Amino acid sequence: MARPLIQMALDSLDFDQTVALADKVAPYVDIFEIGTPCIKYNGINLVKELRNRYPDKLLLVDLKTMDAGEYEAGAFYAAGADICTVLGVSGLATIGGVIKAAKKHAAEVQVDLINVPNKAECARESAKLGAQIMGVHTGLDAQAAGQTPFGDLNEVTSLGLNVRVSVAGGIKPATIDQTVKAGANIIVVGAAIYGAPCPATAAREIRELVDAAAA
Ligand SMILES: O=C([C@H](O)CO)[C@H](O)[C@H](O)COP(=O)(O)O
Repeated sequence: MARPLIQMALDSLDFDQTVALADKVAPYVDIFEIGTPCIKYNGINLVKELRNRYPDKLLLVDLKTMDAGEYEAGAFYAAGADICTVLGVSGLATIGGVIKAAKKHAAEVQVDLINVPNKAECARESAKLGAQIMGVHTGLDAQAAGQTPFGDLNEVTSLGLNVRVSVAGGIKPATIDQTVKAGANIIVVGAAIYGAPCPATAAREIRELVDAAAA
């Protein structure tokens, strides 16, 4: 089984704490995600800082774009994002705009399926347009209401689309094995790392569990 990538969700609002956390977990993760609250608060300078600091890491900016796809995402790709996210609920015109912006920078697009009623249809249509990654996502508020992403993950991976599938929503050590076995290509981890007493140790444990599950 191909080894899934690990994406660290940087969800603090504090610029310096975000960079310090990235430094701690860098050896164990493949993608730095600048989370939505974090990018809204800190803006494009944080993209530039992480790009300069980590030229070889993948950098995802979780814009969750809802409108003006090409215009909004274009600036973040220009600043060094490898992947920007666009909401599936935004519709195909906006998704297509982000894809256009990504193409100009040889970058990629993730469609976030959060709150999309028909995830299979959205994933199929977005893939046809050229989106490379489908994001199965149970957001923080839905997690607080007891939801998990695993049912949606199985649905989306079973579509057999020519895309990578990312999964986010409270993934922790105890759920890594089922996540890998369900076919996730990108595993997003936020609170289970940044909320741990030692984030570097937690990230290393996640790395080991992902590698073991994929072996
Ligand atoms: O995308 C996220 C959330 O909607 C805030 O932007 C989180 O980064 C994502 O859910 C991963 O974090 P955890 O659920 O804490 O693992």
